[in-house]
Formats: sequence, structure tokens, C-alpha cells
Amino acid sequence: MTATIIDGKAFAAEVRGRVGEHVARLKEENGITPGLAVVLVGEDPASEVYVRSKGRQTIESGMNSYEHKLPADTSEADLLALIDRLNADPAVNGILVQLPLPGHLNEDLVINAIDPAKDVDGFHISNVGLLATGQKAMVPCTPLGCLMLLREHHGSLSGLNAVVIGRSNIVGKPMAQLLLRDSCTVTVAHSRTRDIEAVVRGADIVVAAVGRAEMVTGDWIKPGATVIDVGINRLPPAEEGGKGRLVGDVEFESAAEVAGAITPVPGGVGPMTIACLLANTLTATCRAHGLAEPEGLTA
Ligand SMILES: Nc1nc(=O)c2c([nH]1)NC[C@@H]1CN(c3ccc(C(=O)N[C@@H](CCC(=O)O)C(=O)O)cc3)C=[N+]21
Repeated sequence: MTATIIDGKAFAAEVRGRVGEHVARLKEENGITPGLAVVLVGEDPASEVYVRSKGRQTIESGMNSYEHKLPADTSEADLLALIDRLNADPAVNGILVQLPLPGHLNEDLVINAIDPAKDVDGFHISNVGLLATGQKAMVPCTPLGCLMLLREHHGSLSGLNAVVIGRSNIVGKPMAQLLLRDSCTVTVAHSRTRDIEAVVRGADIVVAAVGRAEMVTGDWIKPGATVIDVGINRLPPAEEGGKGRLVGDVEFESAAEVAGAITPVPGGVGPMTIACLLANTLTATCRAHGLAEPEGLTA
């Protein structure tokens, strides 16, 4: 094994520490406590675990956490009414509606009902457009976390060949926008890309966000490249019982023999996603009050 392991867990703790310091200063100097509202519709056990750890980390960083758990059969009108109340509540600076929503709810409609200034996920069409045109936006947490890891590892990304595998609205597309803004040459590869291995082999930076366990293997990686693995896939439980191993979209063992640096799963991008959610909540709070934004915590 030759690759440097990029420790997302440790870096996320550092980011949370910086958020916490800034929150403490906001309280002391301005009497402001940022607030994050998380809305969960239905009872998906994995989502509940994730929402709980977000709530815990929000409170640990000194912010207020408001959890709204709604039954799976909640009507669209009721959900939209809750979002209206949160939009109007000055104690709420960030709103996150956990996705995916149950099938009877229109995700686009619900997301676009959130006040763009409180849209800490960066999924509102206004924020998508602001990001794409290089204006001040709320930036989606997972791509922002990947960018922070890349900047930390490389310093400047200017001129590097970046290949993003996956074209989702929540990771692939905003990731491509951020890399472009940092002057990478960006290719977005996906399930229909011809000779995808050859495309990926040209990359100095690979961001894998396809949601297919261990799809990218070491022979796809250019020697010395940096590999950011966004995937979180649970393999089927082994015979001896247990929950099944968590793996990324990259086959770690083989990729680590070729790459210059690689993020592990777990302990890579996942913890950065939550740290960036806290950072975005802080940024939204500062903007709402016309205060200086935290440095190094935005794109
Ligand atoms: N509106 C919305 N925004 C989201 O950001 C969002 C969402 N909906 N729906 C669900 C997904 C999932 N997600 C994760 C974030 C962190 C970890 C994480 O920290 N994972 C740990 C370990 C997880 C484990 O051990 O199970 C790690 O990778 O090290 C995982 C998953 C955010 N999501």
C-alpha cells in the first residue's frame, strides 16, 4: 500500500472545532445562537441514526437543534405549512429536509419551498443557479466537504484533471461546478460513459459518487492520483451475522496500491458532510445578520 490516507474523520473534527469557536464568538459578541431545523418524514432506521448524529453534533458545536419528525403519511400541504413556519422563524437559520421523501411527496416542490437563505443543503434552484454562475450560494454539504479535503491535500487545484463519476443533483453536478470554480479541467462520467476506465485513468483527481459498491478498482486509477470516495454502501450481512460491512464506490485495497491519496469509507467523506452542514448553518446565520462570514468554511 502506497497511498496517503486522507483522514476525513479527523479533518471533520477540526472543522467542527472551528465552527464551535465561531459560534461561541457570535454568542458573546452579538448575542446570536444559530439554529438548525431538521425535518424527517417517515421512519427509516438509517435516516434516524443519521438525523440523531446531526442533532448531537449541532448541539456540541453550540447551536440550537430543532427536530421535526413527521409520520410517513404526512400530506404535502402539512409539510409545506411546516416549512413556511420554519422560513418565518427567526430562531431557525438553517432548514434541512431529509431525503429521500416518501413517494407521494414531490421533492422538488418541497425543496424549492425552503427560503434559499436557509437552504443549508444547497438544493434550492436559486442556490444551484448561484453556484453555477459563480455567485454567493449555499453549497451542498457533501461536495463542499470533498472540496475542503482536496484543498487541504493539494493546496491549489488549478489545471488538474478531475473526473467526477456520477451526475446526481446532490453530489455529481455541484461537485463538478466547485472543481470548475477551482480551475480544474472537469469531466463528468456516468453509467452511459464509453470506456469509463480509460476516462478515469486520465484523472489527477477522481471523485466517485455513483452508489455502486466497489465499482472503481485500482486498475482504473492513474498512479499518484487523489481518490475521493463518496459512496456509502452496506454489503449484505456475512454468514457469521452482523450488519454487513460498509464500503465505498471504490475498491479500497486495490486503489490504495496505485493512488497517491485516498479517502476511506467509513471515516472519509461522510463525517465531512455533517461538518459542512454545521458550517453552512453558521454561514447562513452570519449572512442573515449581515455579519462577516467564517473564513475557510465556505467554498
Ligand atoms: N437533505 C439531505 N441532506 C443530506 O446530507 C442527506 C440526506 N438528506 N439524506 C441522507 C444522506 C446520507 N448522509 C450521510 C451523511 C454522513 C454520513 C456519515 O457520517 N457516515 C459515516 C459512518 C456511517 C456509519 O457508520 O453508518 C462515515 O462515512 O464515516 C453518512 C450519510 C447525508 N444525507
